[in-house]
Amino acid sequence: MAIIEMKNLWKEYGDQVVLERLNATVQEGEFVTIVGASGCGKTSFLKLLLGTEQASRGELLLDGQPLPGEPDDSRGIVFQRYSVLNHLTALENVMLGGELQHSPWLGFSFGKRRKQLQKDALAMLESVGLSHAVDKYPHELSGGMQQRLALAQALIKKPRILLLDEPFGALDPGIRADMHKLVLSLWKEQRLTVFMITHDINEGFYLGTRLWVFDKPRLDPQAPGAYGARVTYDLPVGDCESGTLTNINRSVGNTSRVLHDIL
Ligand SMILES: Nc1ncnc2c1ncn2[C@@H]1O[C@H](COP(=O)(O)OP(=O)(O)OP(=O)(O)O)[C@@H](O)[C@H]1O
Repeated sequence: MAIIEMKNLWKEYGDQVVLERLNATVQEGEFVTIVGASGCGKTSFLKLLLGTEQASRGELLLDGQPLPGEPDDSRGIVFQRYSVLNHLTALENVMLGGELQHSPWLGFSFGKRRKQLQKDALAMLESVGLSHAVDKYPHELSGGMQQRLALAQALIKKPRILLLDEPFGALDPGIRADMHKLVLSLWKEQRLTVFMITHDINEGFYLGTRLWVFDKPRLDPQAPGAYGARVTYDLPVGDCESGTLTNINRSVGNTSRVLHDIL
């Protein structure tokens, strides 16, 4: 069965249409990369999947049922920045989700439960390559290490769906390549379904099993909020014609220019 299904999905903020008529089915284990002009609604889409925003119209289904209207353990998210808490060490950041679950008021657990949380968090930190930095605070970590930590924090609850909002956008190319390897190995090992936004279409082609282009097929420069973005390309990656990349770049570039001039 499909893990995610969208049926005529719309997202509007007031009278601004951000997303319109999204229809797609995603199977468990797919790695969907998402590209599109800045401001065309990619983060809004991830927020719908996370449950922090609700669709204005249409249906968004998880395992055939309406997706829960608030975040839960089935979905984890990593943002480009600020996913981790600065006043906690790496270990404490990864343990926090479990601590809050068992002790929402104190955010601190004791005895056996704490030992187990600690053990799980240490294993997770090891799997993202941060065993040597468990007692460090985020400001003591490099950008790449902070994103490794954010991944550990998102994955500790064993989500089935991992949402990545330009997680490597601020990293140097060499570090990015390391992060690509890490994400691909976590995706395979943990059998995740991944939705990842990137501004780098090459990254989208390289990492994904499927690439979505969010774009506005109808675009009125006088009223940019009148029409929303749709999935204009839905490509099984590695299986597209050579001119496709050029067409995508041209179309997304055009939308970017119009949105940039107006917003
Ligand atoms: N909570 C909100 N209330 C009102 N408008 C919003 C809200 N969140 C986003 N928007 C608007 O929706 C549009 C799409 O924003 P969104 O962040 O989803 O785009 P994006 O494609 O992720 O952009 P970027 O690539 O720059 O991150 C923008 O015009 C934005 O101002």
